Amino acid sequence: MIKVVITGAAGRMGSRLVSLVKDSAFLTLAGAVEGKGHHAVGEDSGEVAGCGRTGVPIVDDLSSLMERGEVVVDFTTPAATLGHLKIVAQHRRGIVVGTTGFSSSELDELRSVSKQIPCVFSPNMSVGVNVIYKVIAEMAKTLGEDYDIEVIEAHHRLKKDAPSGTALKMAEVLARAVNRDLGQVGVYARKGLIGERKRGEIGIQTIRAGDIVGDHTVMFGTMGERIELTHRASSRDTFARGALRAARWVVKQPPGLYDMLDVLSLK
Ligand SMILES: NC(=O)C1=CN([C@@H]2O[C@H](COP(=O)(O)OP(=O)(O)OC[C@H]3O[C@@H](n4cnc5c(N)ncnc54)[C@H](OP(=O)(O)O)[C@@H]3O)[C@@H](O)[C@H]2O)C=CC1
Ligand SMILES: O=C(O)C1=N[C@H](C(=O)O)C[C@H](O)C1
Repeated sequence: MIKVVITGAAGRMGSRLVSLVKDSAFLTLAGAVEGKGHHAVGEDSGEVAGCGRTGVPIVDDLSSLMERGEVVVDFTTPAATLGHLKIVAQHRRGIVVGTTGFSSSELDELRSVSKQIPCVFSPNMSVGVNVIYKVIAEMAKTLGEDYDIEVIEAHHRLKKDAPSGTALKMAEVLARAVNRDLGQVGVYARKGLIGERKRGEIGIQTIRAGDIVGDHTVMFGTMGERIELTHRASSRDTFARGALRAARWVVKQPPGLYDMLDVLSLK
């Protein structure tokens, strides 16, 4: 049994991870962590997750769990993730990071620390989205310059970062496929008398409403037709299962920064 520590254990993703690890035949829960002062610290992680007792209390100090944990699964915030990554690196363990919303300097830091240990970092752990990355790159190349590209994402009202990490990754994949620099061609908002759409733009649009788990559409539009490829997550378990698949995979890897395409052998 692989010993897993879950950070952000009382969160939306953390709760599902606790619950799925509790039922796993391959993984066992070695620890559960929340931030200092969080109301769930001291409580049983399974009770907090709503899946019944695990016997594993939520603590506020990841370091104290590092002797017993083999791999950390982290869905928290960019600042918390960077702190956790450094602790995991000091103890030479593996980590799976699902957190999104990093600034470019935070991403540089994540890349540099994560090279020291086996790390899977992916803004979307679902199989479906990772297959879409491959398909959209091929579609963009095949359709060519006359097809306008837009990425549209929709998420629940509690999501803090925008656009979603997945939409940004999709836009990067698309830009790379057609040899464009996303920094130059990405358009994140439109309002007012902005003129005609510029050739080569890649639009990234954000919707926030209610309890949407996570929808992503890539649209290729030209005169007379358009193609829309949509992924809709109907349960967070699709992300949690992917993250736990990554946890089982990453403990067998040498140090390095990996993503879900590596885990799924899609590269
Ligand atoms: N890669 C993927 O497949 C997916 C990625 N995500 C991403 O995962 C992240 C979390 O999402 P979600 O679960 O919905 O968010 P939540 O806010 O529900 O959960 C995050 C949890 O982390 C806790 N936290 C904050 N700081 C620390 C800390 N220092 N130590 C330990 N825990 C801490 C939060 O506590 P508090 O409540 O006090 O803030 C909260 O309980 C987001 O960035 C989201 O975009 C989400 C789904 C899928
Ligand atoms: O915050 C979320 O909920 C999600 N975030 C991820 C992202 O930003 O891409 C992935 C998923 O769609 C859910």
